[in-house]
Amino acid sequence: KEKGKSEKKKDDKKKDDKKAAAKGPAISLDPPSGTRDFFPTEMRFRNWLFGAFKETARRYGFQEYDAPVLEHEELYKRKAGEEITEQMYNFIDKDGAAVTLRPEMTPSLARMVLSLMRAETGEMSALLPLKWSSIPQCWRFETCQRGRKREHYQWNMDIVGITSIHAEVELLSAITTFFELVGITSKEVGIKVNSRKVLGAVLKNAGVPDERFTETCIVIDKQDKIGPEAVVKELTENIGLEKAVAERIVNATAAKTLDEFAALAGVGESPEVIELRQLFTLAEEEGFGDWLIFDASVVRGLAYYTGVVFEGFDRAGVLRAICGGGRYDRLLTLYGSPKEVPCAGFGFGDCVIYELLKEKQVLPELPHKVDFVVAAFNQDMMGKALQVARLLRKAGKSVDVYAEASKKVAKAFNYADRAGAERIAFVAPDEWSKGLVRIKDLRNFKPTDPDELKQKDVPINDLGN
Ligand SMILES: Nc1ccc(Br)nc1
Repeated sequence: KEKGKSEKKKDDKKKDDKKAAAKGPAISLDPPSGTRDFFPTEMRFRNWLFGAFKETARRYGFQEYDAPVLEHEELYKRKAGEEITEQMYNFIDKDGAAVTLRPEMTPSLARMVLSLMRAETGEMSALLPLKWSSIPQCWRFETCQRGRKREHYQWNMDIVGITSIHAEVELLSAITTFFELVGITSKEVGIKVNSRKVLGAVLKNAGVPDERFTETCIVIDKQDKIGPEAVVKELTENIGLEKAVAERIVNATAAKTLDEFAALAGVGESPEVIELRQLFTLAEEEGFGDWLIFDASVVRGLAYYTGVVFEGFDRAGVLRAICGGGRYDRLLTLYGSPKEVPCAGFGFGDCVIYELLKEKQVLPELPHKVDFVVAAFNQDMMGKALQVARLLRKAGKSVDVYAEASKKVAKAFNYADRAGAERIAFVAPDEWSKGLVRIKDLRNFKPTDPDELKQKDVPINDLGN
């Protein structure tokens, strides 16, 4: 009877386990909607990409900074109808504070710079110009239906305190240097450049009040998505522009050259046009003019841009904008700066660049690698094997210690292969008694090489050299 009961219990448990397995895991194994896990393979690509971002920033003399992913919502309250502020991942926290996961980094930079300025009692000439770089994770709350991602990493480069277009030229130059670092040329990618100031002159000429400027830009930025007719409709119905004015603006954005745009817009050789011409001339002289193209339709979708704007694009026209940026001279004033502080910067997301590298077949091969696998001949030798691993690690080598102590070297070789080891160090009693460790080279030899080329017995004290 007893036996029957315990057998029954075992059967019941087996059945429960089977049911549970059929039902699937108790918890979801996916990350929250719109977010990504970075398993080691993806993490190796991300580290490689961020490495190129950081190397570019280093070559241009930029300093790294960071800020909390969580910010006060007020930092982004610009009420200009931008998508970025309408999709904030915001909430009321347990203190009742209105906070948000940051949708972009520039406002945090502005806040930090202003805090430095306050600390410097309003003066910050000692700090300027400052050139700061960061790769923040930025967030948006997308409806699940659109199935778009809710987070991305966005390389930011900003220059604060330079009024001339020298800042924009350096930023554009840095973008081209990054692309060349990752194997992309100006044949595959271009950077569209325009100036909101030139557009501003058009609006002024057409009698559009200044306060309509920002929202007009936001509507024009949607032209690629909604088309010129819808832009005219929005400009007239939502912003109240004359139809003729709205059509002149939309026509002007179709201009193919700066001269044509200036003529269409009736702004001639205004300071804004001259400045834009200078930008192209400097780029040409530096040697990256072939990357740039004037495009009157580029205004970018951020309210705070006040001058030059630009965006990287793939010339094949397959992908959406790769990066984008511009001048924003009024943001610090908006946050309470007693005087205008000139700023320019760009953002460069981690997603489109992946698609571009894949499309152009220049994704890097990034296998997991270690310098050594260390294998013990038997359990008695495990302590010595760990001693060898420590010596190698002290010498800066990456070492993966094989946890099984087994005389079957094939198992150790198999492990070393999966670990991507360059060499394997066998710690065995005979060699050890002579103060030696047998090192076999796993990668840099031809199968036809004689054995002595593929392995050598190294004195323990020479390990790591
Ligand atoms: N601003 C923003 C944030 C997150 C993603 Br994904 N895209 C744009």
